[in-house]
Amino acid sequence: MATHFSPCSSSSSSSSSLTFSSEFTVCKPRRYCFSKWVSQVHPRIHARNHFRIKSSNGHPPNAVSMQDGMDGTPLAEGIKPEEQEIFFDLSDSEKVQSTLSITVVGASGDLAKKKIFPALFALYYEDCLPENFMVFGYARTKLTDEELRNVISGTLTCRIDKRANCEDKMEQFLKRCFYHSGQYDSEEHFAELDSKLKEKEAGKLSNRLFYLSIPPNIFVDVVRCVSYKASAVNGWTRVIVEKPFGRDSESSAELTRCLKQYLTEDQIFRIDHYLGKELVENLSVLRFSNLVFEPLWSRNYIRNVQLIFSEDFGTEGRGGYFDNYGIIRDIMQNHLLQILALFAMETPVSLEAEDIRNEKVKVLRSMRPLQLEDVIVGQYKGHNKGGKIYPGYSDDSTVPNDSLTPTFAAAALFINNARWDGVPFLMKAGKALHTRR
Ligand SMILES: NC(=O)C1=CN([C@@H]2O[C@H](COP(=O)(O)OP(=O)(O)OC[C@H]3O[C@@H](n4cnc5c(N)ncnc54)[C@H](OP(=O)(O)O)[C@@H]3O)[C@@H](O)[C@H]2O)C=CC1
Ligand SMILES: O=C1O[C@H](COP(=O)(O)O)[C@@H](O)[C@H](O)[C@H]1O
Repeated sequence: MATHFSPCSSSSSSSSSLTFSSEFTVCKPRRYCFSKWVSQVHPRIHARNHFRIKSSNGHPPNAVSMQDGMDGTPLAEGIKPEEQEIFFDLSDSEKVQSTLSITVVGASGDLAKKKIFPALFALYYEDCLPENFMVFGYARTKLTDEELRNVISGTLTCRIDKRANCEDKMEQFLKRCFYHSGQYDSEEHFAELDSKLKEKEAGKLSNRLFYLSIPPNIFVDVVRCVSYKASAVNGWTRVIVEKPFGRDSESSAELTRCLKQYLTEDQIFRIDHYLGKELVENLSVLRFSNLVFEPLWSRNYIRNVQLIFSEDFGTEGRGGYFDNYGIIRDIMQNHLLQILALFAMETPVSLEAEDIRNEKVKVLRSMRPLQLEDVIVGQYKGHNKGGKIYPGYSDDSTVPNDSLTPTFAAAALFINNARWDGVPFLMKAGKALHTRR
């Protein structure tokens, strides 16, 4: 059941020299748009000006460096803590002459289908992608370009509004989607991908983004292959990595160390898509912009806090990823812990990302180590309801029959500080439960 991170090789990178600029942006005509690309959220509550959330260190607010401040150390080398403008205007000629290729590694998987392709289409639909862009899917599953397009088209919706040209836009978007099948640790296969990318880039200035929609234990293999064989020659190369970032502190630090053999910190974007959800984005604003809440937000008035993640569907074919991690690493350690920290933190100096991060770190440091007797875990079983059969977790063909991986967990966490002393923070997360909320 254990997953091993592939040891990182110490051989020096043969990758081309890479150039970077600070350019993550919001959606505006003539600008690249990436800062909210996983969920295009627009907080309904507008904070007072000094409480506007901005990105520090050039990262979009919901794709942050997990290293920054988490262990109390300064930000990673080369990253300036002060706020940077995250807009990047392209001149007309750059816009036409440059290309952006987005390679979704793990394109056959759940995340790619449910979230990434639809999000990319939403960006395209809103004219937030550059004129010359293409999307490549990469995975071991053998697919043709046409088959990938069929998979993607099944996931696309015109959810922002029903503009008349939505169907046309979908068709145009799909024409820009291509597929290459390969192994995650094969430099040869990534070299083939590189040739395909080059052919489509047609000699233009090319920026390349690799979205790692795969289990974390193969991040390093992919990054090595990208770095040696598929990084941009004359533009930037960036990598987005998903949670969970390792299995524990040790493997997380090891993962960072290994990634840094091939990438600089500002090429790496760690994402937690829950931070881009409207409810979560609004939490701090709700709390700190309403005088009525702040005085009530403590042990004096709150008996307990419950953070509940409930899905009414199972893992369904995701055993390849999920079985090695389980619900605690999949949901609790990242999504719910981030929300807990946001909820419990002291008032930050401002709602700048850096100030919020500092306060969240203080909360995490004040937490009492979790006691085993304060946790329960479980795994869903199959059942029959109303004539319909609902398979159990281990009935899934991608899950080993004897798997003990938890699909449900509940825990009581405590924060040892003046505000929250004695208040249980009850965290619950489960798959294949009765409701989705
Ligand atoms: N699903 C979701 O809603 C979300 C997922 N994530 C994160 O995205 C990442 C991928 O998750 P998800 O897409 O759900 O998972 P999947 O199980 O669907 O895996 C994605 C792809 O990775 C490849 N893969 C799966 N298991 C292995 C393995 N053991 N070894 C090598 N390749 C494998 C498969 O492609 P092939 O066999 O074709 O190579 C698969 O299609 C995880 O880190 C997860 O935490 C984050 C947010 C939301
Ligand atoms: O990160 C993950 O999130 C999804 C749930 O995301 P949501 O935005 O649809 O609520 C979860 O299904 C998946 O297991 C996990 O990896």
